[in-house]
Amino acid sequence: MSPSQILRPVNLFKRMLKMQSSLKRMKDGESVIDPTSTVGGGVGDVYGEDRATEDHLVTPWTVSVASGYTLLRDPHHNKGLGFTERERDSHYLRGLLPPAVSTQELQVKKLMQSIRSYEVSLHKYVAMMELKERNERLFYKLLIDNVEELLPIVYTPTVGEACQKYGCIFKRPQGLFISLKEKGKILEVLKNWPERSIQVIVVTDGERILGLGDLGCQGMGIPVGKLALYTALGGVRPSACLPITIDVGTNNQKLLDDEFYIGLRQKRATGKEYYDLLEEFMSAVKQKYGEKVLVQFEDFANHNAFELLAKYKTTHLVFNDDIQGTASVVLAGLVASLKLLGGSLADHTFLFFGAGEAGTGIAELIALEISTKTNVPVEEARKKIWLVDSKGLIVSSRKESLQHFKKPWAHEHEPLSTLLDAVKVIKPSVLIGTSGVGQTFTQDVVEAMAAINERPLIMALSNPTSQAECTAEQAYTWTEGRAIFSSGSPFDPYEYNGKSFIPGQANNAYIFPGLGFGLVISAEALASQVMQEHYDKGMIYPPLTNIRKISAHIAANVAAKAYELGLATRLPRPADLVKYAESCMYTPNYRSYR
Ligand SMILES: O=C([O-])CC(=O)C(=O)O
Ligand SMILES: [Mg+2]
Repeated sequence: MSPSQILRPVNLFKRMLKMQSSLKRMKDGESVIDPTSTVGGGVGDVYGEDRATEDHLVTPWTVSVASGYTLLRDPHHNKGLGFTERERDSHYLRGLLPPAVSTQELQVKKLMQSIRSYEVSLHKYVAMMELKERNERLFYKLLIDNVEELLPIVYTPTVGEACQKYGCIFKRPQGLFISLKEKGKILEVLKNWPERSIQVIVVTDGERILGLGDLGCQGMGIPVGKLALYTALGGVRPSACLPITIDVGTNNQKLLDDEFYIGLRQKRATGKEYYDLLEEFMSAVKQKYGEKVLVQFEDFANHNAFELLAKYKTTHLVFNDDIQGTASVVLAGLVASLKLLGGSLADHTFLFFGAGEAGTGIAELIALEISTKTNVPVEEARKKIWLVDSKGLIVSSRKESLQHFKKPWAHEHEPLSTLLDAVKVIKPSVLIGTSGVGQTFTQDVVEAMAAINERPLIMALSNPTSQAECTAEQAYTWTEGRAIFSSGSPFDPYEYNGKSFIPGQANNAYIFPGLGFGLVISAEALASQVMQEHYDKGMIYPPLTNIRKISAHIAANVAAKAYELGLATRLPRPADLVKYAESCMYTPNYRSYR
C-alpha cells in the first residue's frame, strides 16, 4: 500500500469536511468530482468504495445530520412510509419511498398481520429483531400495543430458543461483546458504543441462560430482550440502554464444536482471571457512565452471581435480576394470593425445589417480610421455609458440604432424598419450583400437594416453557381445579370443568423495568394492583396489558423510598411521583422532523 493511501487523523478530518460539503453540493444538484481524492471515487462513488480493491482501506463515512437514504437506514429516526409529504421534501426522501403515506397505526396493523402469518415463533422473533434494526419506534409501538402477544416472542420462551440458535440468526450486533481478548482495553471498547448517556446496562456472561445452561456468547439474546422490556414496559429511552455480554469462554462442548459458534472457542476462564476481567469491566463502566449507571446482572451461574452482587453492591448501583427481581415478583404473588388463601405469610409453610439464585433469593425475601411483619428475628422466620436441591432436603447434617448461600436453610430434620418425600413430610402450603429442570413436579408431587391443601399454591418458575416444573394444564387437572398456579413463562388459559383459569406469569419482567431499588417496597406495590376481577379468575398477578402503569407505580414507590432515605438526587421532589414517573416514560410515537 502506498503512503498516500494511509489516511492520518488530520487528513481524515479534512476529508470528512470535504465529503460533507460535497454531499451538500450533491444534494443541491451539483455534480461532484474531487480531483485531489486519494482513494478514488467520483459522482457515483463518493467514498471510493467501488474503485478500491479488496486490500485498499476505505473510510466508512457518515454525515452528522441524517437525511435521504441515510435517514431511511437509521433505525432511531426511520419512519418508513410514515414520513409525511413535507418531510419527504425537506429530507431528500423523494423517490426513495413509494408514494403512499401511512400512519403509524396502519404500519402496526400491517406488521402484526405479517408477524401473525409466521407459524414458527423463532421466525416471529427474527422479524421483530429486524424491525428493531429498521424502525425502532415502530418496534416499540408494536410491542407496547400488543404486549401479551409479543412478550412471549421477544422474551421468554422464544428468546431462549433464539439464544440456542444465536450463531445462525445473528446478523448485526445489538450490544457490546467484551471477551478475554479485550482485557486491558475495556474502557476503549465502551467508547466504541455509539451512545454516550447510558443509564442501564444489562450484562450476562452466558453461563446460566434461563434454565438452558451455558450458552456462552450466545447469551446476548437475554440482555437485548431484557432491555427491550426496559423500554417497552418501563419507559427507559432505548438509547440509554446498553446490552453487554462478557465472553470468558464456554463449557458447552456442543457450542465449542459448532463451526458457526460466534464466541471464544475455549473453556471458561475461572478464578482470578475471571474476577480480574469483571473488575476491569465494572471500573470501566463507572468511569465511562458515572456512578448512577444501573448494572443489572443477568443469568450468571450461582457460583459467581452471589459473589458479584456482594462484591459490587457497595461500590456500584447493581441489581441481580435472578436473585432480587425474581424474589420480588414471587413475594408479590404470595402477598396477593393471601386474599384467596386467607391468613398471613407467617401462617404458611414454603417448600422450594431448587436452591440456587432464584430459590434462595425468594426464600430470603419471604423470611425478611415475615420478620418485618411479625417482629420475629429473620433466623426464626426462616424456619417456615424449606429447600430441596439435587441431593434432597437441605438439612443441618449436610451443612458442612453446602455452598454458602444454602447454609441458612439447613434446618434440623432427618434427611429426605426426594421431593415427593419432602412434600409428604413437610406438608407445605406453597410449592415453588426454581430448579431449571422441566417436569419435576410430577403427578405424585402435585397430587400430594392437593391432598394436604384445599387450595395448593404451585409456582413453576423455571424458564423457558420447556423447563417449567409442570404445565398449567397438569397443575389444574391433577388438583381437580383447586390449584392456584403461576409460572415463569406464559401458559395459555386452561378450561377445567367449564371454568376458565388464567395462569399468572410470575416473571421478574414485572419488576425490573420499574425498579431502582427496594425490593420489598416494589413487591407490595405490585400486589396492590391485583383487582377482584383478577382474583375471580384465579389470577394473583395483574394482566400484563397494564404493565406500563404498573411500572410507573413501582418506580414511584421506589422513588418515594429513595427520597425518604435522602438518596434521591433530583430535587425538589416532584409532588406526584406516579404522574412524574409517567411523564418521564419513553413513548414510541413518531416525532415530526423539521
Ligand atoms: O428471563 C426470564 O424470563 C426470567 C429470568 O430472569 C430467568 O429465567 O433467568
Ligand atoms: Mg434471568
